[in-house]
Amino acid sequence: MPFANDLIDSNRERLDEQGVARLQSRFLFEPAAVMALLRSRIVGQDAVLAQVESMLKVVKVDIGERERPLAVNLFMGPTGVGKTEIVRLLAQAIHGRADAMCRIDMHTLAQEHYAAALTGAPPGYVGSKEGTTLFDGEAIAGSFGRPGIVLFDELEKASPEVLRSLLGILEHGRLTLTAGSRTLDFRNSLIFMTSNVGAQQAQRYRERFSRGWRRWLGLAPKGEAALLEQVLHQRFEPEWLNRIDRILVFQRVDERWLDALLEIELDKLGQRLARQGRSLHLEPSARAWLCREHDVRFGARALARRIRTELEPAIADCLLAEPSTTRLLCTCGHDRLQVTPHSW
Ligand SMILES: Nc1ncnc2c1ncn2[C@@H]1O[C@H](COP(=O)(O)OP(=O)(O)OP(=O)(O)O)[C@@H](O)[C@H]1O
Repeated sequence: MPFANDLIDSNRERLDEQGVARLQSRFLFEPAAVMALLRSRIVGQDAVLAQVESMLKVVKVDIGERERPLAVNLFMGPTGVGKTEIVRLLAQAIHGRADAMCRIDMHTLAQEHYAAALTGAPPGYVGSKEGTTLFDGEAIAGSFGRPGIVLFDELEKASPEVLRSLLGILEHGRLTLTAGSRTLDFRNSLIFMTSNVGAQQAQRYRERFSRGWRRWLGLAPKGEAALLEQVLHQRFEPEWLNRIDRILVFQRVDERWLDALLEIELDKLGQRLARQGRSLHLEPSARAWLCREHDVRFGARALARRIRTELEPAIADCLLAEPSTTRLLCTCGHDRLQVTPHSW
């Protein structure tokens, strides 16, 4: 699989070759090219990706309201299902760097007085003159041709006062720091928030439906959306929820997606090895071993962790013993992975 930027360029070129007319827009990104990258790297979240695609199309045609952010999205779902990864991939596709965003970890803002970390210290307090804030003005503003990207991670961990201090951003696309010294402009930003609220309740609810007579009768868990909505309203104030354009619910990454997930994770490792002029081949037994006993509670992280803690050390053993190896073969024997030089 090519590197992300190559993939975006080649998708753009393909659209040109096919004579697909390109809309003249101030935004340089092509929604189709961005989505091709996302779809090649994210599994099991088709409904979410379809919503992200509509968002990108609306931004590209540039018909949204001028006095608010370009889009405000809340990503909901359990751990390790791709909420943050989608935002990183968007940053990669739009700015060429996965970390080209302003990311605020809301769990660091759990107490009400922490609002000052975002809005700046009030007049007379230390730091008020400098307009110090956790926000990264440049990443928020983006540029004329590229939207800025803002990520509020683990939204539910922030205190209600902190959330209230941010309402102006969602409403008018601006935040004036408390001392009045600076105004941050979010009108060219794509805003994403992630939250785990309701994930456990939704999972318990789904499990009840996957057992016994409900399953045999083929009854779908129709009440799940209502359940999530209820949990959301318990946790967040209506003023906050009302200003969100899209609330997107992520699915668990279960066994059905393991093969595709393994391909993606191995591809990332393969690219790191390729930078050293090396390649890796895995026998089916090694693949099966990496995917065994997948723990759905940890989402895709469980597989990535197993590659880090089991496969990478086996590769390291091989390379330390035989540094000139360029082709590596991974097999499985005696319930462990073994990597040896490959002689094909
Ligand atoms: N749906 C997915 N498809 C492909 N890879 C995924 C998917 N979900 C997660 N991953 C992989 O797992 C890693 C962790 O995922 P991510 O950071 O998106 O978790 P998250 O949903 O934001 O959960 P958390 O709330 O724990 O941060 C990613 O870096 C990515 O490699």
